[in-house]
Amino acid sequence: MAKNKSVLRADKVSKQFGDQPVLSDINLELRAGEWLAILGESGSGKSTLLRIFARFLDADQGKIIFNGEELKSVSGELIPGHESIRLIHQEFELFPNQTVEENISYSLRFYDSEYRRERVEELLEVAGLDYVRTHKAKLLSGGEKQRTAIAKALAEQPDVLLLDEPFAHLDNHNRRVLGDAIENMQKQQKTSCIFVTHESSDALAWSDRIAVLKNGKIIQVGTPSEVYNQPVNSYVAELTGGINWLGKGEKRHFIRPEKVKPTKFQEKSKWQGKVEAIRFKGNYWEIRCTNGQEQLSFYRSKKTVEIGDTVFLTYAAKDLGNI
Ligand SMILES: Nc1ncnc2c1ncn2[C@@H]1O[C@H](COP(=O)(O)OP(=O)(O)OP(=O)(O)O)[C@@H](O)[C@H]1O
Repeated sequence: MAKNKSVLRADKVSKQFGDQPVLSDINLELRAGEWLAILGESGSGKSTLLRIFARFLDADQGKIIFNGEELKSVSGELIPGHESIRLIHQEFELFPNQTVEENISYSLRFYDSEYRRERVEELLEVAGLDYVRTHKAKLLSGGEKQRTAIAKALAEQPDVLLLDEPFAHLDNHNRRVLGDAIENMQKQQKTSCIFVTHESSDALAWSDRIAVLKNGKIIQVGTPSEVYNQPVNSYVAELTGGINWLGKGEKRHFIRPEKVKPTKFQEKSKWQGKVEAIRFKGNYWEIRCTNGQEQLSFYRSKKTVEIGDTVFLTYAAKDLGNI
């Protein structure tokens, strides 16, 4: 499959429910083999867009193009959905009384038994499910259910996998296990994947590109580093991480806290203020300072200041962002 080839594309897609516009003029493409995150707050229209891509819902306007061909309307179909596009909802759709193995194997029921056995073994391995292979689906943890549902969907070798909030309700350890498992499965099978999330850390960590959705409009599409380092507006800047604002009006800039450094020397500093809050974040400390007009936060691996201390801060001009 040629890289950068468009597999699935929304072309000027709009949708409203009653008189509420939910998606407006969406242009977005999923490229071959890529992992695309749709990042947005609750109610921004993420699941609606995913359901339109999955052919469970028709757009009011616009087209969905799959491998170069416009897909037909869903309304005439007896069974909604598309055979090459698999959507995994937040409710997983597993057979609760069947084991993990049986759930995955079910997707391969039309293949001969040897291929089926080999493929189930392969998927159990890459999804990190071997240790629960004989457990009934209803007894699995959220993360295990999510991985089983993805392995089951990938057994069918869809061209496109659509995941609705795959990381929701998972603790940090299980997020990592799931992320690694999807990455393994995706590499092995070269499936193209869209996942929706409201957590910027998941979008930044696990995607090749991020599309930011706000009030039904795509406001930025780019690699995680483009979206994080060159956000198009203050909404994207604040959605994707810690942010400091400096200056006013035309001279207003932003800088990420990790780009701000303390210095011992006042003459080398660009900003001076007092520490007003110190927060322990596990692997670093967040120190927030104020000079009466502005606040500036920075991160340190050790706690070297106390509340009320005067600090001299500096940063490189190249790290200042303009919006
Ligand atoms: N079938 C429907 N009928 C009427 N309104 C709907 C329907 N489905 C979604 N909506 C509305 O459309 C808007 C967008 O919903 P959607 O589920 O796409 O958002 P979302 O970004 O996925 O949110 P969340 O992260 O909370 O799941 C919401 O205001 C929702 O109430």
